[in-house]
Amino acid sequence: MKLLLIGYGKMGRAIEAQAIARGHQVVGIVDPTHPNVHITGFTAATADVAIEFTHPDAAFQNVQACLRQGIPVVCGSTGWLHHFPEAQALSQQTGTPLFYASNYSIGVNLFFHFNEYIAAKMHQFGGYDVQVREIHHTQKVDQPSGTALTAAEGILRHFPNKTTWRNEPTQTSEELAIISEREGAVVGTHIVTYTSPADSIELKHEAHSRDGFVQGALLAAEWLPGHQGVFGMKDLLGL
Ligand SMILES: NC(=O)C1=CN([C@@H]2O[C@H](COP(=O)(O)OP(=O)(O)OC[C@H]3O[C@@H](n4cnc5c(N)ncnc54)[C@H](OP(=O)(O)O)[C@@H]3O)[C@@H](O)[C@H]2O)C=CC1
Ligand SMILES: O=C(O)C1=N[C@H](C(=O)O)C[C@H](O)C1
Repeated sequence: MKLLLIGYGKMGRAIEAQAIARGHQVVGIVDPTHPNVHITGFTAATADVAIEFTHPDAAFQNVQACLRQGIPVVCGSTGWLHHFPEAQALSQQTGTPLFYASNYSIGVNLFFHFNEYIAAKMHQFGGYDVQVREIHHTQKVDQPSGTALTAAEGILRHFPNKTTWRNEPTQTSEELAIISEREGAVVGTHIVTYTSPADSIELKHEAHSRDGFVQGALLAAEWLPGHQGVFGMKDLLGL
């Protein structure tokens, strides 16, 4: 496939290496390190799919540009989802597909699945409080992580004792605490903990490297062209 890479940082570079190893061709790199390359220089004829991993402030504009150029786009940037309804509408209007996941690793998507199951069971039996904790490297600019937000939304859907989330040291009992920690080069750790006076139960995912994110993003990029609409990992993995 002809891949357009948007963002050439930790993720973009790792995706390039695995994409080439899988026989794909990188037809362009859009990033401040390549100042003469622009999304508007590409079309569906020159790029089969774009993969976007940039920055919370840049992602929506890049997604819009791809959709307007008719280039299917797989986006992994976090921290821009307040614009997601506009991106969905533009995908529909242009007939160009969009794929989004706050976390592309298959392990995390299983974690999301079990997280919702556990939340429903814990609500059914009662007696537990719940919190979400995420730990990432010190270069991460957004807080809480996109993955922690997806996990929190999954809990809120099935555990009605909590009505909203809060990313601050103190919460009311109706607020789901999301604790964010930034530490060294931690790739990404997410922990959901249920606590009662008698015991604790933890669901934990710890990324050992970025390989899982890269593998999932490439699977999405190989799958997306030819589909029409807005998709996520549940569609890809059948979860
Ligand atoms: N969904 C998932 O599975 C995952 C999501 N992420 C998310 O992906 C994003 C990127 O992560 P990561 O690669 O670690 O970050 P990096 O900071 O390592 O890389 C981001 C790159 O994008 C560049 N960039 C900034 N603005 C633009 C723009 N407008 N157009 C093109 N390129 C731009 C940056 O350039 P410069 O440094 O000069 O600003 C940098 O080279 C983050 O939002 C992160 O949370 C990360 C891992 C997995
Ligand atoms: O910025 C990162 O590094 C990561 N970001 C994503 C997130 O915000 O959840 C996914 C992963 O945890 C790594």
